[in-house]
Amino acid sequence: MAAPLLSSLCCRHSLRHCSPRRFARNDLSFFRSLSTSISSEKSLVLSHVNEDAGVAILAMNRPPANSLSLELNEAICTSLKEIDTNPKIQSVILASTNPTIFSAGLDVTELISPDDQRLPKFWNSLQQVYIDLYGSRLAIIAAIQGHAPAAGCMLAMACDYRIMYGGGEGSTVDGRKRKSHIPTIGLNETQLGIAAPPWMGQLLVRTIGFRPAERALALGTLFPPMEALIEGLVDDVITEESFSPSADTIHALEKLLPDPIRNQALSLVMQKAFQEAELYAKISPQARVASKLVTRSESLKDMIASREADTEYFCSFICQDTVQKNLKKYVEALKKKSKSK
Ligand SMILES: CC/C=C\C/C=C\CCC/C=C/CC(=O)SCCNC(=O)CCNC(=O)[C@H](O)C(C)(C)COP(=O)(O)OP(=O)(O)OC[C@H]1O[C@@H](n2cnc3c(N)ncnc32)[C@H](O)[C@@H]1OP(=O)(O)O
Repeated sequence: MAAPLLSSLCCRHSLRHCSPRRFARNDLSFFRSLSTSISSEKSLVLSHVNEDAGVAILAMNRPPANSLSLELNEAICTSLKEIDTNPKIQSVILASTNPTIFSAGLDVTELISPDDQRLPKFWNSLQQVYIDLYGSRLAIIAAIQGHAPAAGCMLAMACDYRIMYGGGEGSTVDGRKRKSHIPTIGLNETQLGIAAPPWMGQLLVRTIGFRPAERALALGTLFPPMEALIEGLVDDVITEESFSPSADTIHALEKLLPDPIRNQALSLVMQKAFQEAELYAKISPQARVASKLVTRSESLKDMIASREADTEYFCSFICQDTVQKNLKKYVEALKKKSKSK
């Protein structure tokens, strides 16, 4: 599994094919022409490519929270691989069909009283998601409309650029009022009574720097958007105060776009993500990928080298009685909170 990674950064995806395509800013026909659809594994992921634009979208679609199960992890990798083998595609927007949750991180139910055979497979699938995203030749833009705790934050950090919804009263993405929603992002594992795995913690260190990461890891800090921006955990924060699509636009898009991402084509976060995808796609792919290699190859090599040990450690760690106890309590609290809404 590990070998293709660095080769994917270096040569596997034949940079000779890479020809960045021009694409008009805000050209929502991008979404209309997403007809080349690669939906996999019972559509746990909705993936569409637009070869003319050189841009693809990969939207996680596992209600209620896009928590990362073995199957979702595999679906992300499968879709990314499909997109990756298309030489006309340079950028991918990683998004969620859920407007308030990007990804809730690991499916914690995978961790409770786990099956011996499934647990290592599950962990391997998460490692693979990280490797495939972080080591991709593609420029991956995270469109973070909603919460991104723990491994949800990892997904975002493994991308090339992160755009987060800034929250606010009465967002009207789909023309209807909705409750104020302020997403948060961070590695909150200590709040579950567990620690982030070393490669995930190191990813935070590389993203926001040593001291802020040390503190955030210890406290399990979940950052609201502006704080995440200040820390450098996200690159851009978008509010929708000035965003009010016309009824005509909404109508046109309703005709054009498949559920469940239709509304998201109108969101400013998605539009910004598209602009960023376009920006990356204009850079010489060889130069862009070479620069990615400079910053990412060493840590990827280290992670791959310690992959088996990481899996062994994870499995034995998760099976400890105290860890199981903490996790059970955590899930009970989560369910209770959800029921009390
Ligand atoms: C040195 C040590 C070395 C190594 C250690 C080794 C290994 C340890 C590694 C462990 C790594 C962990 C990484 C992780 O990702 S752990 C998962 C962390 N995730 C969370 O803590 C998020 C939990 N969820 C929430 O906080 C909220 O749900 C969220 C803010 C995302 C959204 O809130 P909202 O109010 O909008 O929704 P809810 O009503 O809370 O949830 C809706 C339903 O979704 C279910 N749900 C939510 N999160 C999860 C999840 N992570 N897994 C499974 N299910 C989840 C929730 O229960 C609700 O479902 P119902 O109860 O309505 O059916």
